[in-house]
Amino acid sequence: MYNETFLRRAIEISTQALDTPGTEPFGAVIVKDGKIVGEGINRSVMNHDPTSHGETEAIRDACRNLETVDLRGCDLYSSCEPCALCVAAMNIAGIAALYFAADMAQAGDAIADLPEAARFPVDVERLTHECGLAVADRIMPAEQHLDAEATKILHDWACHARSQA
Ligand SMILES: Nc1nc2[nH]cnc2c(=O)[nH]1
Repeated sequence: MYNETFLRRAIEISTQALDTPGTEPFGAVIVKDGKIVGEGINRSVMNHDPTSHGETEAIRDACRNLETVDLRGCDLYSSCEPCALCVAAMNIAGIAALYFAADMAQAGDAIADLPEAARFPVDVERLTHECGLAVADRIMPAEQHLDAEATKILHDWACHARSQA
């Protein structure tokens, strides 16, 4: 259930970018049972990590704090609508619901004309397009090789995992 306090906290985190070099103004919090269990801000440039978005950082923080990879039952509050990378991470982690402030169009209007020196650009439209397609239909060229070798390892590992379960 939506709680404005948590969205305000996500927005407050985003303001840290105003005086923290290497961060961008995207803040997020993860909430479980009415308590914040993880927080994040975009640290892509600071961390030399293009996947360090506010939401992915909050997910990493919550998973570390709860010592789990399972965030089912947790909600994510973000100062900005998440991109496809973060939506994927949220779905993998099992996030139950999303609450956000600025939408993609509002964020795009605010930052679209910034030069590369000012921020690492994310092509949100291409990301959304690519992530929804089968590998053969994407813009990014992709080739498959050595599938039998790799698949054998998957089978061997699954066989071992089944015997331990
Ligand atoms: N929601 C969101 N949008 C972004 N666009 C670029 N970086 C980010 C981020 O960290 N969060």
